[in-house]
Amino acid sequence: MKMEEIITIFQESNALLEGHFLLTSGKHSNRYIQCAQVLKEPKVTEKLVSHLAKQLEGKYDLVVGPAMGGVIVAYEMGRQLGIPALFTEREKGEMTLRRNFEIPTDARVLVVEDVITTGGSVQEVVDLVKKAGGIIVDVAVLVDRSGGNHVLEIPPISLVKLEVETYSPDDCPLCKESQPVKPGSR
Ligand SMILES: O=P(O)(O)OC[C@H]1O[C@H](OP(=O)(O)OP(=O)(O)O)[C@H](O)[C@@H]1O
Ligand SMILES: O=C(O)c1cc(=O)[nH]c(=O)[nH]1
Repeated sequence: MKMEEIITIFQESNALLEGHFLLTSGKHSNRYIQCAQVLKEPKVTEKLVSHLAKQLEGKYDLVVGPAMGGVIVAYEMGRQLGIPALFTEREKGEMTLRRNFEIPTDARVLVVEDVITTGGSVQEVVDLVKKAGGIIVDVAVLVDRSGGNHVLEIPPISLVKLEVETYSPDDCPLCKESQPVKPGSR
């Protein structure tokens, strides 16, 4: 699957938004990748996740992704790899494992996500898994828009890397024209 084909899928799904956005990290940006628009099509999700899975060389006991964006990616990855798929959720802002989900001691874990900007959300999952006794083998994401400026302790494997501007709120040129909108849940 060529990079242009992947980008075309995102474009045709209307997942590549332009405007003035407030991101999870508190940063601002003129572009937002609304992965939900891609992931709403099961066949497209199957194809993209299969392409991501081809890049994975590790052996995993389970896959974990943060809600909301990581839930569908984790589920489809777990389905394709034949392993359980868990998701984490925030409780009062803190990433947690709920619903009696458990990570067995020394379980080899693949962490997945739809999109990363700072990688902060995924690192929270990594920390949670390690604290629970799991071993992080890989981190894999559909879209890496970090430009390499992420906080992740291991380099993420990605389907596509996008070069996107982000601004600190104090230094955002778009704020002169408009208020940012917040498409995500945080
Ligand atoms: O790399 P980061 O700087 O942490 O940003 C990326 C995070 O932001 C989005 O989720 P969001 O918090 O908007 O929640 P949602 O998936 O529930 O909409 C996305 O799914 C990642 O989790
Ligand atoms: O950083 C984010 O919050 C973010 C950026 C983006 O392009 N898409 C998304 O879902 N979240």
